[in-house]
Amino acid sequence: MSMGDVDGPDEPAVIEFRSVSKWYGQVIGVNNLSLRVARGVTGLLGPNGAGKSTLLQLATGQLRPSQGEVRVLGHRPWNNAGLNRYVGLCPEQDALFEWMTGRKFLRASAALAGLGRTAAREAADRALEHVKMTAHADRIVRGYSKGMRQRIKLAQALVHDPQVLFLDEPLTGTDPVARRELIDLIAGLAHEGRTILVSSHVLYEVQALTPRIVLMNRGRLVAFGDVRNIRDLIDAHPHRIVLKSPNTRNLAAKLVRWDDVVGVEIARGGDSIVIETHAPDQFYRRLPALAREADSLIEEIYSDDDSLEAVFKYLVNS
Ligand SMILES: Nc1ncnc2c1ncn2[C@@H]1O[C@H](COP(=O)(O)OP(=O)(O)OP(=O)(O)O)[C@@H](O)[C@H]1O
Repeated sequence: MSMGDVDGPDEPAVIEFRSVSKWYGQVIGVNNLSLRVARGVTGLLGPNGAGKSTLLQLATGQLRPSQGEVRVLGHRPWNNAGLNRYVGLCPEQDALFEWMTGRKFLRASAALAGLGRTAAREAADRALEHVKMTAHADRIVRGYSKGMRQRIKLAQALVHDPQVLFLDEPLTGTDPVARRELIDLIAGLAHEGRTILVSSHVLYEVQALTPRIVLMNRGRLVAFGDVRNIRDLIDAHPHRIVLKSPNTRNLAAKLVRWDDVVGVEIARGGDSIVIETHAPDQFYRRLPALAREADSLIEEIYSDDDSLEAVFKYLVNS
C-alpha cells in the first residue's frame, strides 16, 4: 500500500497513468496523477467532483490528457478506435438510445465495437442473458426503470467481451436486490481475468466488490491500496485542524502543552493556528472550555479538507 504507487509488484499494469493532468479551461479535472492498475476489480472512490469521471474518460479515449501519458493494455486510448474492441465503458450519464429496444441497442453497440452482423446478434443475446434482461429485451429503452437502465448500460459495456471494463457509478439508483446481482456479476467478470475499474462515491458499495481502492479528491490521487491499509494510514496520519483567532499567541502557548497535540503552528499572517493531533475527538471535546477563557477567543474552526481523513470520513458517512 502506498500513496499513488504501483499495485502488486508481480502483476503488470493493465491501466497506467503517468503524471496525467486534464484541464477544462481554468478548472482542473485531474491533477498530475500517476497510477498503475493490475487485473481484477479496483474501486475508484471520491466525493462528487473528485475527478473520477474525468479519469475514466481519459482512460477510454473520450478525453485527451492536457499533460502526461495514459496507457491501456500498453496503448494510448486517445484517437485510437482500435482499442475499443478490448475496452468497455459503462458511462455515468443515462442518455441512451431511447427509441431503440434493448436488444437493438446492444446489437448496435456490438457492431460499433467491430463485431460482424451474426457475431453482434449472438453477443447481444449473450449480454442480455448475462445481465438478466432477456425478458425486457424487446421493449424500448425509454420505458426502462433506473435499475434496468443500469443493467442495459452494463450489458452494452461487456457485449463485445472486452478485457478491460470501466464502470462509472454502475450501482447508483439500483435497489438492494439489483445491487447484489450487479455486484455478483461484476465479481464474476473479474474472476474470468478481466480488469475492472469501478467508480463510486460510496465506500460500502465498492467494499462489497473489492478491498483494493483508489481514493481521489480534487483531481488528485489521495491514496491507493487495500482499504484496511488506508484506514491504518489515516490513523497514522495526524489530523490537521485550523483555529482562527485574534489571540493566536496565547492560544498557541496553551495548546503546545496539550499532550494530544503533536504540532502547533501560527499561520496565515498570524490570525490562525494549525494544530496536528492523532486524537481529533478528544481535541474537539476539550476545545470549548479553552475557547471560554477570556484571552483565548476562537472565531472559527475547520479541518483541512484535503486530508485523507476528511475524504475518507465523507465516503464512510455518505
Ligand atoms: N466538461 C467539463 N467542463 C468543465 N469542467 C468540468 C467538465 N467535466 C468535469 N469538470 C470539472 O472537473 C472536476 C472533476 O469532475 P468529474 O466529473 O471528473 O468528477 P467526479 O469525481 O466524476 O464527480 P461526479 O461523481 O460528480 O461526476 C470538477 O471540478 C468538475 O466541475
